[in-house]
Amino acid sequence: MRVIVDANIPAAERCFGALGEVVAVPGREIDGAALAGAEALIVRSITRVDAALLEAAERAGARLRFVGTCTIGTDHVDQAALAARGIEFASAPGCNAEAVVDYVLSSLALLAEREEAALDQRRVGIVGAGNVGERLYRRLVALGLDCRRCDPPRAEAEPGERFYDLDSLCQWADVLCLHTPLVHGGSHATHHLLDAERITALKPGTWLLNAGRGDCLDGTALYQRLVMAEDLRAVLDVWEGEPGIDERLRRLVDIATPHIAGYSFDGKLRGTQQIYAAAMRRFGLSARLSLDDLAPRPPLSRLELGGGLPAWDALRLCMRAVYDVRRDHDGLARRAATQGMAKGFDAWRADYPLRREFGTLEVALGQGGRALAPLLSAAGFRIN
Ligand SMILES: NC(=O)c1ccc[n+]([C@@H]2O[C@H](COP(=O)([O-])OP(=O)(O)OC[C@H]3O[C@@H](n4cnc5c(N)ncnc54)[C@H](O)[C@@H]3O)[C@@H](O)[C@H]2O)c1
Ligand SMILES: O=C(O)[C@H](O)[C@H](O)COP(=O)(O)O
Repeated sequence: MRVIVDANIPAAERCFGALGEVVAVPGREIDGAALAGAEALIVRSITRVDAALLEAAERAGARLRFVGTCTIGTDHVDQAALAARGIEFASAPGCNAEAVVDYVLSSLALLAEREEAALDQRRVGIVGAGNVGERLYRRLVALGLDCRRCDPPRAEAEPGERFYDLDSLCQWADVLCLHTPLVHGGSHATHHLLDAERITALKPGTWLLNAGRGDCLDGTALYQRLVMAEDLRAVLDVWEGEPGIDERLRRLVDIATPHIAGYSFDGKLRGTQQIYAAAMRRFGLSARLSLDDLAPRPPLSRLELGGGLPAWDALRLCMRAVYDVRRDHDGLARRAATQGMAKGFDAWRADYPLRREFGTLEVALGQGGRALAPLLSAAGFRIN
């Protein structure tokens, strides 16, 4: 069997080699011709799998029976077009959710440091409380922050849980984190969920973060607000028009990264493993490789802390030892300057440096350091 995989999928040969010949193709170059003779297609989010691609693939002689995306988001896949052709589809829910939460914590800690603000005094509104948003909510609450969630689909399905409507959340929050999928129609559409009116109405001093999908936020309206009055702090990982994003907006944003919030090696491997398991099931084979078989030992697995550091400084130190969002912000800025925006955006993602999750670090607390345990463990580190 011929299996076409996005070249940015780690451990693809090791996993999908069990099905047959694995051919790696850059995600933006997967077209009908690339799918000639293929029976399985494994993508990430940059390959649009729609009726046009499937028709071109059929003309080129593809006989697709399985399509998998090693990502959480599925807005790039026309699932109805797949179902109409009897092609099974699988995505990887939750695979990189921990990484996105690490990204958010790293970004908020950096803003707090730059603004000389106490992070635990800020009120956080989370829009979209799914795999990512709910994990973020739990970690922030455990860290002592006052948090509220907006998630109308969950509010309808879970009448016992407390959720807030978006407009009141926008007015209440000092920090607004967007973690919604891109949904175009229906009663809970998210395209431009943060539209010009809502962006204009944000309180001065609000920190706004989007790590959901770029189209959930009106980038032109954000640009206008930032140009008129630099009274918001903005963190954008996702953008309208990726990879050729608006350079003027990138320059105005405090932390600007190229859709890498979920790019921990652990998260990518989890995505690969989930789709490998689904593909093996589809073809009646048993999946022998677990995540433990695929994940290497992290380069930094243990850190020892004594006493003497204020708790939030100790936390920042541990976070930066594992992941520092400044590296991704600077990486995009440098590549955009030397290669142009679209190429630079993709270049940083394709050559992404190894990144592990907070949960891979064990922190040993020596004499005087024991008091740090609750905060560090709330942030996701393993405490010894
Ligand atoms: N930046 C990145 O690297 C990155 C990584 C992972 C996921 N994502 C994006 O983040 C999205 C969320 O990820 P997830 O794993 O939490 O997905 P999920 O499907 O587990 O959760 C999405 C949540 O959003 C809620 N929602 C839907 N419409 C809403 C609306 N109008 N207002 C408020 N909430 C709404 C849903 O009810 C659900 O609880 C993904 O769909 C993906 O597009 C981005
Ligand atoms: O939806 C997801 O899982 C994330 O957005 C994911 O990190 C996207 O990664 P990409 O497909 O861009 O490699």
